[in-house]
Amino acid sequence: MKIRVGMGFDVHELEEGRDFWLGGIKLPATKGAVGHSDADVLIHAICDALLGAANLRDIGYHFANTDNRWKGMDSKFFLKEVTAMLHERGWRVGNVDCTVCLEKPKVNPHIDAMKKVLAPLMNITEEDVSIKATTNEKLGYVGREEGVNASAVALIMKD
Ligand SMILES: Nc1ccn([C@@H]2O[C@H](COP(=O)(O)O)[C@@H](O)[C@H]2O)c(=O)n1
Ligand SMILES: C[C@@]1(CO)OP(=O)(O)OP(=O)(O)OC[C@H]1O
Repeated sequence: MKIRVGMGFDVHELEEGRDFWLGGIKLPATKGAVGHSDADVLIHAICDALLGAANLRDIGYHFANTDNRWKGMDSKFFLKEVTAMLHERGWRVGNVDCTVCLEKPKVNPHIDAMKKVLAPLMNITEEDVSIKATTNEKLGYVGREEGVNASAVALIMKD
């Protein structure tokens, strides 16, 4: 069996009055992430981890932020497509482990809901999706609540 790992990292700016999509769900928040798509930083980091594991470049390479087709796009679409790209090449997803770095709101109460949405998009069980959160201890752009970042690692395998 062949096993590969990949890592992904993404950052989005936060702005007052925007919807805040994170891990495929809309979080109750006063600020939301800004991007070409729905700016779901967690899904983008997972996509990059999966693409990296398969040595398939990154999310922006496949879904350019200059392409009108992806404007305002629900990022769940990207994760489903990335999983399909892997399947086409014989890969299946093993597990993903992610960290969101964000001052507020608290992510913990929403993690089970995120896992429920994300797992089927990757054709894995919720047990194989780990999501964690941390503040940036009020330091830097995350600390000033100007932005949010997420990192992810993914394991993929094929027989
Ligand atoms: N947006 C966040 C940030 C953190 N958490 C949870 O709180 C714990 C403490 O955060 P520290 O940054 O002070 O270590 C953290 O371990 C998470 O469990 C959260 O839910 N949402
Ligand atoms: C997802 C894409 C495409 O809509 O745009 P954004 O939502 O801006 O996200 P980012 O993580 O900056 O880059 C990938 C993009 O190509």
